[in-house]
Order: sequence, then C-alpha cells, then structure tokens
Amino acid sequence: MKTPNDLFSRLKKFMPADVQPKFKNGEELLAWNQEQGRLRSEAIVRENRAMKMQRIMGRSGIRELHMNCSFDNYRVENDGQRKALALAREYAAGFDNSIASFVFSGRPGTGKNHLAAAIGNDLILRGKSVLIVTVADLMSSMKGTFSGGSDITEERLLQDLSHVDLLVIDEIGMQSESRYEKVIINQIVDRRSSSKRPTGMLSNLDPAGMNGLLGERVMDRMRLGTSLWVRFDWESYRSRVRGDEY
Ligand SMILES: Nc1ncnc2c1ncn2[C@@H]1O[C@H](COP(=O)(O)OP(=O)(O)OP(=O)(O)O)[C@@H](O)[C@H]1O
Repeated sequence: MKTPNDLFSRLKKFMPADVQPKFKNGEELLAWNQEQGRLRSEAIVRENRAMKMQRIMGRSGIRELHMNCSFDNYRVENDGQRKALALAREYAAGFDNSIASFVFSGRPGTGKNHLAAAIGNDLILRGKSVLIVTVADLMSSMKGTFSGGSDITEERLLQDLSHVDLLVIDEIGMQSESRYEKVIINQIVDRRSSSKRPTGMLSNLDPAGMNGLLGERVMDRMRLGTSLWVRFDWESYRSRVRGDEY
C-alpha cells in the first residue's frame, strides 16, 4: 500500500522546480489533506444550516442590517448599556447546555436587536443555528403554509422553528396580537422549552405588558433556568447611526 511519503515523492517528481508545496513530507501532506477534509465538512454543515434557514424564512437567520452587529461594536456610554453588554456576552458564553431564554425589553433604538444579533453572530461562529424573526414575518410564514402553493405544512414550519438552536422573536407587542398569533407564539415557546431550546424575545413593552399580551404560561416558560431579563431604558441610538460603521 502506498504511504503518504510515497505519494509525496511521486507528487514532487511532477512538480515544477519553482513551485513551493504547502507540505514538506508525507506526514504534512496527510495533515493538510485531513485539514482540507475538516474545512470542507464544516463548510457543508454551514451550507446546510443556511439552506435550512432559507427554507424556514426565505432568508438567512440574521437580517442583513444586523449581520455585522457584535459585542465589540456596541458602544457603552452609560451603566445600563455596560450591564446589558456584559449580560449579553455572558449569555452567549454560557449558551451550550443552557435552557435559559432571554427577554430584552424597553425603548426603541436602544440596541435590543444589536445585542440579540451579537449573541446570534457569536453562536453562528460556534456552529449553532440562529433565527431572528419579527412577529409579523413569523405570522406571514405561518399563514403562507395555508396557501395551496406552499409545499411546507404548518406543522413542519412549527417543527423547524422549534429546532433552531436559538430563535429570537422581535417586535412583540408592535401590533395588537390576534388570538392566532398568541396561540402560535405559545406553541413555539412551549415546544422549544420542552426540548430544552431557549427563545429570545425583544419588545418595547415592559414585562408586565408582555405578560398581559402573551399570557402567564408563555412568560413563565421564558423564566426557565438562569434566564436573562434586561430593561433597555436609555436614549435611542438611532439618530447617530450613519450606516457605514459596521
Ligand atoms: N450602544 C450602541 N452602540 C452601537 N450601535 C448601537 C447601539 N445601540 C444601538 N445601536 C444601533 O442603533 C440601531 C438601532 O438599534 P436596535 O435596532 O438594536 O434597536 P432596538 O432596541 O432593537 O429598537 P426597536 O425597539 O425600535 O426595534 C442599530 O443600527 C444598532 O446597531
């Protein structure tokens, strides 16, 4: 049987003298080959995950606007922001094997989406699947399953949403949620918590408002484990966004 060293010697014979190979002997060739295999299989996992997100919501898991949001580009100018940033970092760091959900509530433009996307981007880099979706998008996807043209059923969509490692539901309370919306959010959070998967919620309502809107049952499930509830009660950052910072 040919050894990696035999193979390397043969390769060298065909190699033009001015070509510098990435490896100097058979062992290095083997290691390089294994590394290429590992990179390729990681790329396949990433592609599969992206295709799954594409199938669930027709786009990648994090919207373009928030793809570059990170912990590092979240600016800290007051104690509230400092605490929110530290807690979000801690949440991402402890995500593996955790069932804890998070609720970011408070004023518009204060960075709830930014820090949720920073958590999401950090997890994606660690190979997790993440989907950040508004209630409106969620409902239009659910309703889309009723149309004759859709090849995905309501049950299948619910299942897909329940299997994403982290699902963040944005704009809770933006519209007066209908009974159907409450049932769907209930089912998603219920299924996710039963399979030990955390959910993030972003809202302009305070916790009492969210309780009133979604009901005690859902919000109680959001408290599983060492859950994270952060109030964002400082000035909006939006007027300072130029659009080219990240
Ligand atoms: N502390 C911060 N440092 C840097 N950028 C910030 C900060 N806070 C917010 N931003 C930026 O301001 C914009 C608005 O923030 P974001 O979308 O996170 O607000 P939000 O709290 O989710 O608002 P809403 O409740 O209206 O959805 C985003 O572009 C975000 O990246």
